[in-house]
Amino acid sequence: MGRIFRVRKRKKKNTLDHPRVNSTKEYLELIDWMKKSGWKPSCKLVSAHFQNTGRGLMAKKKIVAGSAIARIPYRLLITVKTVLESAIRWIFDVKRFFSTQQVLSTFLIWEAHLEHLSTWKNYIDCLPTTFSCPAFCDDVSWLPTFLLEKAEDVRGNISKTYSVIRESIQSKKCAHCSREMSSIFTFQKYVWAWCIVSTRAVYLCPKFNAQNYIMLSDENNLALAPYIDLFNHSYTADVKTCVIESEGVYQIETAVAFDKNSQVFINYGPLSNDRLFMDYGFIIPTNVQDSVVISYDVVLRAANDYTPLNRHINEYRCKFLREKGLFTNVSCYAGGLSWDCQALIYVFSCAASCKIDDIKQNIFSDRFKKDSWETICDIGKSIIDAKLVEFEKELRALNERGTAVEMFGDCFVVASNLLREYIDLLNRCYICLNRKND
Ligand SMILES: C[S@@+](CC[C@H](N)C(=O)[O-])C[C@H]1O[C@@H](n2cnc3c(N)ncnc32)[C@H](O)[C@@H]1O
Repeated sequence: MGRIFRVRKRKKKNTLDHPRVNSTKEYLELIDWMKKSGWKPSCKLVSAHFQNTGRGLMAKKKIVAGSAIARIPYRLLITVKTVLESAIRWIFDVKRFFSTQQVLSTFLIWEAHLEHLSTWKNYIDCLPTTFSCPAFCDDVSWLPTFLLEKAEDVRGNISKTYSVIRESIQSKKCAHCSREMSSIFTFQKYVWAWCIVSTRAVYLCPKFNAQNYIMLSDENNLALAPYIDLFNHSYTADVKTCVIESEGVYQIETAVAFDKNSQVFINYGPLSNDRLFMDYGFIIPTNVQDSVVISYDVVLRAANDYTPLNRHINEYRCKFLREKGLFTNVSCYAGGLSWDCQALIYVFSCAASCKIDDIKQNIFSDRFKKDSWETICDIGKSIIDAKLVEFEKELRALNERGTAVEMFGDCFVVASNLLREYIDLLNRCYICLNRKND
């Protein structure tokens, strides 16, 4: 291999692996504005573009465990209290309940419309304009069945809460620019603002958010936190957030160290990929929180196919278990079947002559007997097979949509990847069940 080739290869590798510092004009102005507002950086971070996660924050120096990675003055957080102190407080001056997300979203639209007159201009200029979560997608009908219902719920909630805001502003005009308020608070802008709050708001203990003016339908526990919302998520991150009342700051402390030039992550919580996709528009490969839900009916069908003689008794067992609300976590994950799923299969595979006390004893004993365990694994494998057929069909249907990426953007790409993740999970689960049969 020649020297030039090696240099070129190294250059290519560097551009692939290494983050690109991207301190845009907007980012630098945000930092400048925050400093003028009394913020002091607690460690040396810089905005950078990372290949897998997009824009995030990079450590300019090694960060040791126990360091504060961000401390934001309380007055730089956007909360319901901020909205109460703003010129659009009157929108919520009606005898109705509003959700915290609805209030913050409405405020964002208002401030974005004020442009250079907004206190929050430098923050708003750094916000994304598009999202890959289903909430931002006008048409979600193409989503795989298991995601469709959730996505439609989210879209429905956005429409419902928007119409409440529209009713409240009615035909009023803006005192600042004389435009019709309805042309400022458009549905499109509301969807944008809603996605900003979904993907970026942090949890703030309600006791630091006390207010008694706007009637809230949920807990007042959301805040938009400039700068803090530039941290990406990793489940290897271990952070502690707190409000230091005596200093008036919201602080994030890391329990793990970060190397110089590496991305500094926070942890959004133990979220499965379907939650990450719905709320944030991204997924994490081989997410340990992932599982595939299996319905009672699917388990019942597979067990009846395996032991057709049980058909009659299983109908009764199924009704009984459903009414009692037993076995609520019937699912599989990469390492096998959930305990509830194993127990449910076991109940359905027991001969009609088995006594209920014996069934109970076997379920709650340390482990199933060898022959019962083999039956559970066999039925489990046929369930996984059926799920694989279903998910592969969904993936083929997505792949057959030629122009979908242009139409539905990154949301489509992430949804397809999510489906591949689940297919991979099912395959790994199948291998585990096969091994247990050995
Ligand atoms: C609070 S913001 C983080 C900063 C954001 N990347 C930005 O440029 O403003 C959350 C959004 O960042 C992206 N994100 C966060 N963690 C990610 C990850 N591990 N992989 C991919 N995207 C991620 C998603 O688009 C998510 O909706």
